[in-house]
Amino acid sequence: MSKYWKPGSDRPTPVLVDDEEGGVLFVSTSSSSSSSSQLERLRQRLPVYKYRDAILYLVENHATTIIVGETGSGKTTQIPQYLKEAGWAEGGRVIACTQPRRLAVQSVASRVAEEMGVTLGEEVGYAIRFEDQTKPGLTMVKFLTDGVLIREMMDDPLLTKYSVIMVDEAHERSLSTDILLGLLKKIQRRRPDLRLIISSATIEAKSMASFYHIRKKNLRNDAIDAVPNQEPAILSVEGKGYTVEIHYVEEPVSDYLQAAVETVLSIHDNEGPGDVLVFLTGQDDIEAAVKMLTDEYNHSRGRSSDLLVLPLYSGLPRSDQDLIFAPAPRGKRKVVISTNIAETSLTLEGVVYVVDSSFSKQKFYNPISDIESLVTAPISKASARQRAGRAGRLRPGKCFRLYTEEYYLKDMPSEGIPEMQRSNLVSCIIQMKALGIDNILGFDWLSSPSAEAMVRALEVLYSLGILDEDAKLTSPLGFQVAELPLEPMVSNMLLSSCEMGCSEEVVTIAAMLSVQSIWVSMRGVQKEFDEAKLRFAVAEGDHVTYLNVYKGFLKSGKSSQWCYRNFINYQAMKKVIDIREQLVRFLKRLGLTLKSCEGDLKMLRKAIISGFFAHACQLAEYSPNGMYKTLRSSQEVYIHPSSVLFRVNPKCVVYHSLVLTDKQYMRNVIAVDPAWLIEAAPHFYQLRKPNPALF
Ligand SMILES: Nc1ncnc2c1ncn2[C@@H]1O[C@H](COP(=O)(O)OP(=O)(O)OP(=O)(O)O)[C@@H](O)[C@H]1O
Repeated sequence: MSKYWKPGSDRPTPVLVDDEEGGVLFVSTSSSSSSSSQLERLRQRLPVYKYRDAILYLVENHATTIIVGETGSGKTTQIPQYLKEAGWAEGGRVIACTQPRRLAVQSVASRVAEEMGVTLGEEVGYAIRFEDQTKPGLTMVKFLTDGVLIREMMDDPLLTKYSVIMVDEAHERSLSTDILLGLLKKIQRRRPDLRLIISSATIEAKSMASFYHIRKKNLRNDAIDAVPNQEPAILSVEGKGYTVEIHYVEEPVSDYLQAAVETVLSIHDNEGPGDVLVFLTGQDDIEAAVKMLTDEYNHSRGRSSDLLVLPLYSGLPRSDQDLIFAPAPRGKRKVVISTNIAETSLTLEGVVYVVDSSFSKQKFYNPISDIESLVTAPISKASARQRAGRAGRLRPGKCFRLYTEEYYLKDMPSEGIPEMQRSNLVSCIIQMKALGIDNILGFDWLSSPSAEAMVRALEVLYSLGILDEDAKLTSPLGFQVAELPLEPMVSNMLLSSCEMGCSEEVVTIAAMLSVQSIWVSMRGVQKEFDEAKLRFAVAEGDHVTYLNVYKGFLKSGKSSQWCYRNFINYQAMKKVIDIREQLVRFLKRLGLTLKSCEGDLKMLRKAIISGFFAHACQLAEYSPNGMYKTLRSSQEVYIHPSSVLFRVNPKCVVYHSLVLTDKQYMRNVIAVDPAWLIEAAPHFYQLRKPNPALF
């Protein structure tokens, strides 16, 4: 270990949270065995506990309180409980705590329910897209993604049921966090009783405070009386959980995947007990690392497998994600290999070691080509600190950074670029328009999005018929699209299908497109997997193939065995059924009824085109390698190997999304007739210049 690794010069201060005897407090890692008095003692040992009264005082007296405290100091799990204990959830009011990621929402809610000794979904609940575990009238503390809170504003623009809203992990600056931060500032002007808490381990508190400073003259007259102090309060929670020793590589590594695997094995050989959490970038990397650790290394070292290696990424079925929370079997060391979904808010009880590759997959949008890609890019110091903070939560830990200390100190940017400035803004604009915000460029953004991305999004929305010539939501289509919890193009496809008489089928397709993948590709059985897929595959493409899978699943009586035999992800299919039911309810609420096209696949594909005409591509001439060009901007794209049309290469296709690995790949592809494109969107294919009235 010592040859490769160098301890960082910024080693953290010694342990600050000690037990009464002055030694480090080691706790049982099985929460199920934690008694309530034990949990209470643990709560009181967290650094944030000393600030309980100060936090409650500041929240009482200031409209906005910004709380900065080290990872693991207790912000997320404790502050909502302090607020509840102080009466902020009385009289039917609710305390909200937002998180950028679904996994964090669920796990933090379940921890807080356990600490409060209540059943999850009752006094403490959570809400993520397509899953609401709350009971109106009973839930007092609610964890939710920032996206879900924005959606709630459509029914209740002033979020009247909430007394305090805590925007946690604000440093992440996700698209939804930024929209929410701007909208909450607007709401505060009308609701002096609402309190905001902005929290993170790594935010620039001063600039956040100046953003939230509302001058009295900007408040509505009826809000001026009885206003709390409008100057945001800043509180710095001193102290951290346990020491995390930081180690850097001596020399830059050329292959971070290989280096990560070697580091895990080196930890396993040289370090004491404790699980390992490795941060890589995406599913491909992660699966490769899992394979290297499970097969090759164990084999070459002649070991029986004493490592339990688990992948973690957002597309993984929930039951597989849950495995990471279970303790490792006796005698085994658990190694979780994750994307950045485990970067913030999570506590994995056994984790003592973190390996940080320095990379993550990040969205980058090019408004000129209108292509949004997931690119492997270096992380920021804020992310690196969050990653290190996943160790040291229940005992001291170590973080092995696969980059040099010099790189960390001199070259790593302090913060990442806000997602707002590197995303396609279509969904963002629809949401803002639905909330009555017309002047989006003039909106009070924490960091403004680029004018080009805004113009491009307005143009797409206009072509989809969601915005009119005055850039207002059209009625009913625009308002209906905003109402549905789907990507706008999927919503458009679904709503058009209602008119075209094939909504029964398209609602299934929309549900299928809302889960990551319904296939389970297992290593070593590629041939069997391909054969299974062929049983459902049709020449029209993936969407129609999904319909066959769905029908087969229903016919089997929703059997898990059937899924297993057909390489289909049972959990994903259950999710599809659930999402489909919810979408049907949404359609009914909009007064729309389901109708089947009884096998008219031409009509079905036309309905898909009505949402996705902007994603049309043509097979390039003389292209032996299956290269397509997008009709819109002549970008080079290829059919993804997971598509049933891979190597079939129809002349003209429409895709659902693009993914960038070694090439730009289209996922979920359907073959179409080019004439249908002009028929569905003559305005789009003839549009040369954006409509000046839009801007
Ligand atoms: N599921 C859990 N099991 C066991 N202990 C937990 C769990 N969740 C939290 N804890 C304990 O509570 C501490 C505080 O966690 P909490 O998430 O509130 O901190 P935080 O300050 O919000 O950290 P972060 O900024 O990393 O989200 C953890 O360090 C850990 O000791």
